[in-house]
Amino acid sequence: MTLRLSRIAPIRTFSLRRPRTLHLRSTMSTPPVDTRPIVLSGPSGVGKGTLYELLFRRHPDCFTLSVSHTTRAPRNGEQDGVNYHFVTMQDFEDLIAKDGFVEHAKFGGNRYGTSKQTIEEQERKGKVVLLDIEMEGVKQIKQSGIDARYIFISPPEPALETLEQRLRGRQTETEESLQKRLNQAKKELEFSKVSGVHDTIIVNDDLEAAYKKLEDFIYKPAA
Ligand SMILES: Nc1ncnc2c1ncn2[C@@H]1O[C@H](COP(=O)(O)OP(=O)(O)OP(=O)(O)O)[C@@H](O)[C@H]1O
Repeated sequence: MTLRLSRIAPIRTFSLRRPRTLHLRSTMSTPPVDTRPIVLSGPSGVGKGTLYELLFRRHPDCFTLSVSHTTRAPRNGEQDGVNYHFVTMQDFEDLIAKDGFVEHAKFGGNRYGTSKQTIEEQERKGKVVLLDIEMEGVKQIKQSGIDARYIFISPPEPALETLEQRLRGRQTETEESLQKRLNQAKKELEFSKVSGVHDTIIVNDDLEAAYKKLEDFIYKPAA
């Protein structure tokens, strides 16, 4: 998604996530009452992926992660339609011209974006779409007029030290990509202070406590 650092650093792909050894509660696979797309943002290393993977496992078939479009070539093991929708530059630009993206950006000569069609298709399948996205994407989605719910995941203090520790612990980054992520994290944390952007801010300190807050927010009755 827009300038998402995981797009920038070739080191890490979704498949590189460590297997999580978390205790799983058994819960009913009940969809939330409020089915608007969920925009999840927060600095790299804060635990967004950890939290939504838990959500997806505890509520199977209710949610789906939005698949971005990209003009970059697939990496080993990446599948079209699963990791990304791999398209040509021409196709991507045609889609921009048709106002087909809720957000898009260029990085390192490649384009990335989330198409309106992807969101609509998943919604038609009865799934609540979750977008894991960085702040420029959040701004664009807000402007796109899409009715979504915005959740920011924040680290406990000391924020940058916590992120650094988690990113180092994840063992997915080079020193260079780690520093890029920490620099971007400062901007993300500043952006989280802008009032009226996010519907809720959840501090991911104790994982289970943060998960509970996320689940409670997503499953609260529609206003
Ligand atoms: N509450 C927590 N306490 C301690 N460690 C955590 C917690 N939540 C997640 N982690 C760990 O922090 C690391 C980063 O988590 P994760 O990969 O989910 O972050 P992310 O926000 O999705 O990062 P990115 O934006 O770079 O994809 C992982 O190693 C994860 O296991």
